[in-house]
Amino acid sequence: MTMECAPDSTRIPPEGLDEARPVFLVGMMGVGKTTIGRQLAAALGREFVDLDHVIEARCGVRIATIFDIEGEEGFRRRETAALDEYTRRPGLVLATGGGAVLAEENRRMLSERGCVVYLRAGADELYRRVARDRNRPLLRTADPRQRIVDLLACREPLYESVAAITLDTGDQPVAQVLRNLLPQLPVRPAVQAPFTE
Ligand SMILES: Nc1ncnc2c1ncn2[C@@H]1O[C@H](COP(=O)(O)OP(=O)(O)OP(=O)(O)O)[C@@H](O)[C@H]1O
Ligand SMILES: O=C(O)C1=C[C@@H](O)[C@@H](O)[C@H](O)C1
Ligand SMILES: [Mg+2]
Repeated sequence: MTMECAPDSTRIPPEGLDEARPVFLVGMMGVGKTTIGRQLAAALGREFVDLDHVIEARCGVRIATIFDIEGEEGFRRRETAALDEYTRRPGLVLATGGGAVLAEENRRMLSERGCVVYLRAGADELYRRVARDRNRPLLRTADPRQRIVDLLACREPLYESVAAITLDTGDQPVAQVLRNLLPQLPVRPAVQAPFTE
């Protein structure tokens, strides 16, 4: 008699299964938190929320406009309030903003309330992905590529300090990132999703 084995991407970790534990995605702008978060939520049969989109919907304007009117400080206040609310919700896949790990209180919320996944990529690849997008106020400088290098150097230890799982997305298509991620998560996949490349 032959035994049917599930493919690696659907293998369920033996311990720590938790249907309700939220999954939080952290990492630099352009690393793929929104893209991967959406597909991860579909694979887990969960609701997906993007914190940047929550803040934009509440304010009725794009993030760049919030920075223009209230400065980065005003945006960070809104970000902490939204993070406090959404990290308490069970069963979410939550994509956070690239700077959500800057405040110590935010880092505490993330690491205490859910499973934090750090998505990582090098500065050149991040720059390639975000170069044409105008809604990233921190990149409105003379040398946005250098800005990414500087932000990454300063933030990398912060992302690492909250992460339970770290994954490279720089040289991997989205579908492969998801195949690598699913077996590491201490949550139960609801379905096996046909990931899009
Ligand atoms: N693994 C990947 N390989 C190639 N391109 C990718 C990958 N993941 C995401 N992308 C592309 O990179 C761009 C940025 O991705 P996305 O918006 O998901 O990043 P983000 O982490 O949510 O950024 P932000 O923090 O600014 O919201 C998109 O055009 C997306 O299609
Ligand atoms: O890296 C950052 O600090 C930011 C990333 C985006 O997700 C937004 O949250 C905002 O543009 C700030
Ligand atoms: Mg995003």
